[in-house]
Amino acid sequence: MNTATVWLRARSITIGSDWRVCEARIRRSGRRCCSSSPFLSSMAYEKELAAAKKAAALAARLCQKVQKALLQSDVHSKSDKSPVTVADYGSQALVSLILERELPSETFSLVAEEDSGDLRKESGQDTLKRITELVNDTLTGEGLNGFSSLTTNDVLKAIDNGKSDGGSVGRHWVLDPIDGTKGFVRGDQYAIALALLHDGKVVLGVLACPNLPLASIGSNQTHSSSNEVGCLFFAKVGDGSYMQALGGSTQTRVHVCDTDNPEEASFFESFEAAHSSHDLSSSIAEKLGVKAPPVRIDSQAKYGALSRGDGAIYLRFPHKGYREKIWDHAAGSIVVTEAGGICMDAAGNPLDFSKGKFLDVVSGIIVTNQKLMPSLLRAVKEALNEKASSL
Ligand SMILES: Nc1ncnc2c1ncn2[C@@H]1O[C@H](COP(=O)(O)O)[C@@H](O)[C@H]1OP(=O)(O)O
Ligand SMILES: [Mg+2]
Ligand SMILES: [Mg+2]
Ligand SMILES: [Mg+2]
Repeated sequence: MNTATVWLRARSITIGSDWRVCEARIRRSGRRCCSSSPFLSSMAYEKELAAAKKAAALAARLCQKVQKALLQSDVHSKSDKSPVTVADYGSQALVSLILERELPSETFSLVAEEDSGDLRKESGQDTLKRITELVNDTLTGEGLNGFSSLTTNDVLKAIDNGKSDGGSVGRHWVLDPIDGTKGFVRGDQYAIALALLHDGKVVLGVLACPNLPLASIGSNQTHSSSNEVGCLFFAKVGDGSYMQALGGSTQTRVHVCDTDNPEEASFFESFEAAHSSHDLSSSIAEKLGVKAPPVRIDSQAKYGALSRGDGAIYLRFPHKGYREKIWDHAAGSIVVTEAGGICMDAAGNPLDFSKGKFLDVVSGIIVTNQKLMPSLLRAVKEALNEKASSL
């Protein structure tokens, strides 16, 4: 399946024609906002950003290779029954290796989703060999011969570099090697999401979205004149958000849609109803006055699309008992906030990435622009109260 077909399959519902309106308003206002802490200079984190872009783009290559030729034997189930593929492991190994090589002076701390537990078992040996081959092929394919052929042990070690617990002190890299594994397996959207925390705050983020079109989704308005897919979003605190083609192109600065009119706003939500309550978001959208149908896509590609104004709202309401992880939101949140948006939990609290692996949020996560947030919060409160009283 080629990438264009992949995208067509992913577009269950499209964005309305409001994009042009948003774009025109953004151009007129020229406004942007940022959520940076004053102690962080925009000159900081240059080399870290370069390393993160390189690592995420290389991991995307590996994932694209696997998605094209995905074999059922490449997909496994973790203990929580969620899927994991050779590409999730391979991507994590690659990012870990590249960051260590590019930033040798760092005391390296990486909080990442996968671990090597299942690969160390007898039953994991064939999978481990396949991952090792993939990692070696991707490195040599990109001319990165500085790594002599890696052994299975090197790969296990690289994956397990991601065992840090994060926290509120110092620097911690945060990685989701494939965010949206279900979308990846289906042939749809997914992202490689990499962020850096400094003293509990996200200071940079990179989102590689190999199947996301460069052109705005669901509209004729383009960020690019081609039909190309594959976007790399990146942001550094205080420095704005940017997008470029994964294949390499000049970067363009992106801004969220800044409409204050819910009737012009469309909203993103999970493709998987098991990940986020579609009923609740539909009730919120109705209370807010949103007319457009939901745009359902997998992964943090939603944050990327939102950061460039493809839609104005992202609603995420996981079902009872699910705990959000920092790697599912760290990169996406800085890409959106540096593009002028705001991310909060459903009670209006900012997201706190300083508490370790988990992101403890009240009820859900909502993302939009500054103008719509107050009315969105009111609609969320009303919908949650209604839901509670109907139980
Ligand atoms: N039961 C669940 N509820 C909510 N999110 C989940 C659940 N299971 C996995 N996820 C995670 O939700 C994110 C994708 O959400 P969506 O595509 O719906 O926005 C992924 O991080 C996925 O993990 P993973 O990184 O393993 O794919
Ligand atoms: Mg997973
Ligand atoms: Mg994830
Ligand atoms: Mg993942």
